[in-house]
Amino acid sequence: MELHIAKDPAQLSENVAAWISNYIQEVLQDQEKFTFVLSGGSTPKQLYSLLAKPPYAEIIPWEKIHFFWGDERAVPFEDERNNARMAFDVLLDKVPVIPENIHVMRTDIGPEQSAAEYEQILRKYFKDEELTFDLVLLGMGDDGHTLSLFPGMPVVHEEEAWVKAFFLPAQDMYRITLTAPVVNDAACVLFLTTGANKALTLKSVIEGTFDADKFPSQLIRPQDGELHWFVDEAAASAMEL
Ligand SMILES: O=C(O)[C@H](O)[C@@H](O)[C@H](O)[C@H](O)COP(=O)(O)O
Repeated sequence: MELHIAKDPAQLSENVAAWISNYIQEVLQDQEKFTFVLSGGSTPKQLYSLLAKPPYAEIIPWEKIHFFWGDERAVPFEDERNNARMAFDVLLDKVPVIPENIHVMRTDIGPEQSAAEYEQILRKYFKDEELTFDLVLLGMGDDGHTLSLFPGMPVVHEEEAWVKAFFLPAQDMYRITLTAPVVNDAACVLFLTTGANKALTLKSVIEGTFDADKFPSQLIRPQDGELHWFVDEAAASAMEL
């Protein structure tokens, strides 16, 4: 695991944009397409808007990138809580991506059906490959969740399915999420976390005892891939560095 600490959220977004842009270009020297899993939540918004502007808008070969999502809130695309909607507004509508390469988790059908359909898309896409995604971007909630793997929910222990839908009582909402095993088969996973409100949880996730029910983010440990935590000083403030 590699920890990268930036002064503040703005600096962090700058660092991550540069890092991602280099990584994409490096990977595309050896392969024709790149698979990028976007995360929801509010933290990546600044990063997405940087990627949509020069120099990144021009140097990233957008037409070679396939976009996926780590999780989705089962609300209509028009709803501002929809994770895909945010990514379209800030990034995907602004750069020359190929529409067929954007794979949203559908919310115009039932959540279970959407999860099953997404799993099919992924299994077909990765059928002969050892690793799955080239890059998975993740966030961490104050409670230690990542993706829609919330503390105490059975989905945390899912080992077979790559995609699951379930009802989240705390938010009175269905969620659709990738599961830990498919993310742990990725070539590179990058967490983006900011703010003092996440400092204690971050310390527990990184330095604490393993307890996936309490801190589902601890489940993310790529088997053969890289794991990077990009955090700001406030989020890192409780760790013993
Ligand atoms: O749909 C979601 O809620 C997410 O994808 C979720 O896992 C998110 O990444 C974290 O909750 C962090 O969210 P913030 O960046 O808003 O703190």
